[in-house]
Amino acid sequence: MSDAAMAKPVDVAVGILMRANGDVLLGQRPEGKPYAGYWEFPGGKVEQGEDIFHALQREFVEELGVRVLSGEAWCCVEHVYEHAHVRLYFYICREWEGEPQSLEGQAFAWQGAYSVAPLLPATIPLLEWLDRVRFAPSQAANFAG
Ligand SMILES: Nc1nc2c([nH]c(=O)n2[C@@H]2O[C@H](COP(=O)(O)OP(=O)(O)OP(=O)(O)O)[C@@H](O)[C@H]2O)c(=O)[nH]1
Repeated sequence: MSDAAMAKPVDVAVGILMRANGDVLLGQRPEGKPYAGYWEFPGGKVEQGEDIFHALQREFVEELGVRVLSGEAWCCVEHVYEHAHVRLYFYICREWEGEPQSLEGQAFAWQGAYSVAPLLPATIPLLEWLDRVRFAPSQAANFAG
């Protein structure tokens, strides 16, 4: 087993901004990070002692200048990369303030049918699940803060 697989997972908060028509926001990982150039849903690592949804709100302000107002806890996925063992907490967010800006020099795109590639390996299986809920209201718990 690799060192990354043995390591305690790192919690990551990920936000799926979803417009009323079902389009979702994807961003491209900037240069200097592992998997630079790969597309992902925006987010980042949860800091020590930080609430996961608050980490998501912080990352959206830092990366995109967007204030996320609420999110539904949607699913949690673990993945072992060669560089890290991550536990990804995905939230579907339908309420936010501000238009996304490229504050870290990253590209981003609103997507209906996914036309960007490559996507982060851990995120790919989610796209099929996401298509099942994109046009149906979720019953999941809603967090606001
Ligand atoms: N944001 C995000 N991260 C994802 C997704 N899928 C996925 O496997 N990840 C993984 O989750 C981790 C996120 O870490 P990051 O490096 O982007 O976090 P960060 O912005 O806090 O980075 P930093 O270390 O520069 O502060 C990476 O290992 C990344 O590969 C996804 O859809 N969105």
